[in-house]
Amino acid sequence: MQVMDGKRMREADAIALEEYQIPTLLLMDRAADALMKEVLRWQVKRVCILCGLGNNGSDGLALATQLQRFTDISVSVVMLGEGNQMPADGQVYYQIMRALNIRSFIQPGLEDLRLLLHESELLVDCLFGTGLNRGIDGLFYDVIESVNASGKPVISCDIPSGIHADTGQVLGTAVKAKVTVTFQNPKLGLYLEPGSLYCGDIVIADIGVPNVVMERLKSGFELLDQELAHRLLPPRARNANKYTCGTALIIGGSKGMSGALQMCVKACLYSGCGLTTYAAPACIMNALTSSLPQAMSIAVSDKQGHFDNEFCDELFKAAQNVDVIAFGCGAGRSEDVERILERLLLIDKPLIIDADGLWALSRRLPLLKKRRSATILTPHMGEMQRLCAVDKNALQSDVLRYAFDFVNEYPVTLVLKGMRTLILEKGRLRINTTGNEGLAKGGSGDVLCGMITALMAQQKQAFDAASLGVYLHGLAADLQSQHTAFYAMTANELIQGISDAFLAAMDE
Ligand SMILES: NC(=O)C1=CN([C@@H]2O[C@H](COP(=O)(O)OP(=O)(O)OC[C@H]3O[C@@H](n4cnc5c(N)ncnc54)[C@H](O)[C@@H]3O)[C@@H](O)[C@H]2O)[C@H](O)CC1
Ligand SMILES: [K+]
Repeated sequence: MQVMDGKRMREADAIALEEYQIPTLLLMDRAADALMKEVLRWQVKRVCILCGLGNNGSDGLALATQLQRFTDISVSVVMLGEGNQMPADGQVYYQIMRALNIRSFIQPGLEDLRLLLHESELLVDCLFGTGLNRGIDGLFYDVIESVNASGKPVISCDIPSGIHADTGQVLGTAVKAKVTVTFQNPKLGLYLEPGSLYCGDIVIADIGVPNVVMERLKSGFELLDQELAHRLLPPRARNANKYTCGTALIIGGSKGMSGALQMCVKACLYSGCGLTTYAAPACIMNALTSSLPQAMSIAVSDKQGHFDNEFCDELFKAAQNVDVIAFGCGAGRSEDVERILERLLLIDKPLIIDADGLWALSRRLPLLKKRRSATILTPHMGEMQRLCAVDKNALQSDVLRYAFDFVNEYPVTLVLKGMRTLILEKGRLRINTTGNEGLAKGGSGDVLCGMITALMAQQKQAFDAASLGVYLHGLAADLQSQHTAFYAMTANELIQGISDAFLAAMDE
């Protein structure tokens, strides 16, 4: 499923009209159908629809007429301007609405508005959609604040009003919805923070723009859902052996951080890698070997509990002979870690860099340009800040631009971890749909790194391995959360959930 930006959606509308003779009015009718379906789910008797002055508001008027014609729900409409200020299609519904005697309020005072919201059971937000292009103020601001203050459930039409369709930013204020019914294709802003926190559940409704039109408008942005994840599963031949399933070397750990490496290796073992070897400072080997009997190990003489670059020959020899290398989990921050990363970057093998490896990388970024094999980076927002050398606010306000700038400059696959993890390569973006707040714990990232390492060892295509790893990791958390409280979820539960996640993804 393609994810779209506002500009492409407007183009879709225009092409449907000009080349396929599909009037916008028909699309609006379908949009209203989809909204009505969602309204009916709530089994309420009194609905208030708040309409702005563009096509989003017109969708709202269309919904009002449909609810009046097909249901016994009592409908009230709040308009933020006169009917003749609406676009031509909206005026058609406005006239129908008048003829049907639907209760409507044009620019009501705030007290009247609050009373109306108070007596309604469900609100439908049709104030702004993809056309929002500047900060919200004046009456619109007050109306949105009143909607949020009412405490009533809200269904947002296309996108919560106030959220920018391309960046997910709040432009002044925004409606907090329980559900967003988004038309034809989901919009980027629904998945980027903070928009993702405003939209509630996302329902995607086909409103009849021909598929050929959407395909022509290729955004390069894709929703990482069950259908896609299923296609990305690496084939596992009946006569597979441990070598055909790939070999991995995972390098990390340090005194006090053996757990990070252990979680990473375990997740790799549970995710299908044929042969997994780990390399760690010798002082933590005892802690690891008993809990990781299925993996092979290389002990590196350590310097006060950390890697000593002088004694890494065996590690680098092993690195030359595996399909994939992962570096960073629990490795700590030291000059030796930087040196080891430098040497790993020169090896012509796929390399996954996580955690402290990313810290070291942020001091050696130009070396990425010399890479000849795939490189996958798995930063969270803090690590991304360091990689891009920007502050938190700048990154958060335009995360996609920074992420694309990064993959345009460096030949990497970027896994930007967050509520909706983003996977990027030059010109391509996938947005993950799985995962939950149970993942907000130390160790989750190590598990993800191990899963991606295993999948990379098996299918050898970085963008797909990273995508599938992210999807399964979130799905493991979702499945575990059916019987484990978010509070109680740890990397252990997550690893226990990996098998179920694979089974669910294997389901056709
Ligand atoms: N694209 C499609 O296939 C279809 C989309 N539909 C719906 O139409 C909206 C987009 O409608 P549009 O008229 O372009 O814009 P809006 O309704 O979002 O905004 C209206 C209008 O408001 C002005 N404006 C922008 N920002 C502000 C602000 N901060 N304060 C005041 N006014 C503002 C601006 O000039 C806009 O033009 C889409 O989301 C769908 O819901 C159709 O239903 C069918 C097909
Ligand atoms: K809206």
